[in-house]
Amino acid sequence: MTTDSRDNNFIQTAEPDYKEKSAVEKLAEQNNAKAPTQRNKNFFISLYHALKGIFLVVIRERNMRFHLAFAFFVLVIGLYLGLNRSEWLWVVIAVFLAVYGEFLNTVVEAVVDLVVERKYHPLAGLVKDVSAGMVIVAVTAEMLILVIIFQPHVWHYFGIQTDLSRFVHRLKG
Ligand SMILES: Nc1ncnc2c1ncn2[C@@H]1O[C@H](COP(=O)(O)OP(=O)(O)OP(=O)(O)O)[C@@H](O)[C@H]1O
Repeated sequence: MTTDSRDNNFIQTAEPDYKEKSAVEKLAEQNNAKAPTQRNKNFFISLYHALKGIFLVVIRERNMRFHLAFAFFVLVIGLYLGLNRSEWLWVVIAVFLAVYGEFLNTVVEAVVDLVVERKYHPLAGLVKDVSAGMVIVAVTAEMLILVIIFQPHVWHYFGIQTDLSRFVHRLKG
């Protein structure tokens, strides 16, 4: 049986006798760390890594600490003004929207840095800018929701009646 030499070439290219290192392995090597080569063995190890992820974002990202401080402030004011159940629901959605946006932004920044290895690339800049824009959109939505929810309470607290507060009360039915 004759063998086509092109087939042999193809086989050699398709099955190289060395294994290319993944980006994670290269980074681990640079940092003298152990690369994760296995999946999490059970639910509690997965949970541990997920909680570590939350902890790292809070430690690394100043903006995340700002979001959390703001969320605490909103919680205190909400308790003081006595929001009702459905108002709390909106507040929770609003606050988590911004926090979630910051998580995504952190992931995008880390992945971009990993891919370009912190070198300049116009696309890296574009991706980071768009990602930062996403956080601004999320924070804008948070602010709009909070203003709509808190405005009548704050106005009532200061004894102010405006068209806007009547309009919001009408919206609430
Ligand atoms: N590798 C890169 N190539 C080109 N431009 C970059 C690169 N990395 C960052 N930039 C530019 O610098 C800006 C700041 O990037 P950086 O990674 O410092 O984000 P950051 O200041 O931590 O953002 P944030 O405040 O949202 O956490 C980006 O929005 C982008 O315009």
